[in-house]
Amino acid sequence: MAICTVYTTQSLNTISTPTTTKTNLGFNQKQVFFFTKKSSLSTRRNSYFSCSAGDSKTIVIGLAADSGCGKSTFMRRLTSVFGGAAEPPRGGNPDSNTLISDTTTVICLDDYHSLDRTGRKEKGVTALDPRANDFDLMYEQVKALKNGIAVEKPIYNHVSGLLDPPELIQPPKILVIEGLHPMYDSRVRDLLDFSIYLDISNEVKFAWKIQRDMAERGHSLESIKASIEARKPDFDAYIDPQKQYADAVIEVLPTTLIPDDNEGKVLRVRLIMKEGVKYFSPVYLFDEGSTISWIPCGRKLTCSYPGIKFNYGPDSYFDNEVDPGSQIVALQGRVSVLEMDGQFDRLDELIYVESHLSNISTKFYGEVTQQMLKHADFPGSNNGTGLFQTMVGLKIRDLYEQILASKVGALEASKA
Ligand SMILES: Nc1ncnc2c1ncn2[C@@H]1O[C@H](COP(=O)(O)OP(=O)(O)OP(=O)(O)O)[C@@H](O)[C@H]1O
Ligand SMILES: O=C(CO)[C@H](O)[C@H](O)COP(=O)(O)O
Repeated sequence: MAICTVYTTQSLNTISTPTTTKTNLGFNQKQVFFFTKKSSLSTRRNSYFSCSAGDSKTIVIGLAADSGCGKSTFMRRLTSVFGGAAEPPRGGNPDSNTLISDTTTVICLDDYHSLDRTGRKEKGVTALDPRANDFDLMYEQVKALKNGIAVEKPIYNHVSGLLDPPELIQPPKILVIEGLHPMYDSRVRDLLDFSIYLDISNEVKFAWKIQRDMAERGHSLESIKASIEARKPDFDAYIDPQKQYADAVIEVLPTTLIPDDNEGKVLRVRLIMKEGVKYFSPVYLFDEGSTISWIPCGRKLTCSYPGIKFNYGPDSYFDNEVDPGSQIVALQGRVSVLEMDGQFDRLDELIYVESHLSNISTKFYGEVTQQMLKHADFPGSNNGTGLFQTMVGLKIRDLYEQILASKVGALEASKA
């Protein structure tokens, strides 16, 4: 039976503090319904429950990035590492943002927008503004799923700009919460087993947006520029600071191999990996902890202009916040950085690079190369974005397997 907390709505917009806590309501199903103000249920019953089952094995991954920065592409690479294709919930809302595979469920945090498109316009706030998002509900539902309890999650419909009736989400083995704010609210952040931030520099973001929104969606150059400018203050205030909490950051910058490059096609990509994260040991090149610069072009790797350059070494990241007197937080600002500048001519030759990397959490020789070849048509497959996304996917699989093994071990120890 689940232990449930009953919340009562005081109006359609506010939710009270719990009126009944830790009440055993006699549920025999691990299921919880959150009645949102748009839900038909909420008009009948102004209450919702939060229940905990306590024996869950769901691990929670947070993926933060601005819109159009490659989250969907990363998710497709991650799901593929677990061996299945991700699909929207069967028979559900055709505009659902959720993707489900055998192992993973990816929920999009846009579904926690508390203001719809018209509401945001009326109040003069962007979707990046915390006031346009319901963090209480996000926290309750992510916590419930982590505890093995299904939830009725709202849906933000990107086609209509409205909040649609909720969809039922069952607790998966791996829950990925992707969107603008997975690490913004400290309660949600504390639920994450691993977190990633896709840090796309303004120049590159602009080039990608032009490519997608102009070529594929028919937007004008002026409207794309205006939309980027309008979002920038809130992006700087609420989205970008989350990278300080990420366990891994994939930073995408213009190349330094071409002087004054303004085409934005060749990229310099940095994989910043936090040290001291449980179940995560950073990837390294040649020799762990050394500082290395490597140009692999030559006999075993075909490179055309401007070539390829790797850098690897220890660094610091957001270390200003480290309390120098504390042993525990001393690792906080320490990171390992693996950098790739340039692009591959022949993806099958990636095996040469892969064989010089260690701690990559592959299950067989050449698995990174195999994954990259499998998705050669995904954006970024010829450069560090695709390579590092694939490697982070493998690290997440490894993290999941380690957490699972530790839970099974603990369970067996408690039975003995
Ligand atoms: N690694 C990459 N290299 C080049 N272009 C890329 C890369 N990743 C993404 N893009 C470009 O950005 C666009 C958006 O990518 P994607 O859909 O993965 O981002 P998203 O963050 O999920 O976007 P949204 O939040 O708007 O749905 C792609 O269509 C592509 O044009
Ligand atoms: O930043 C975003 C995250 O994807 C969107 O702009 C936000 O969700 C609002 O969506 P829409 O523009 O479809 O109303």
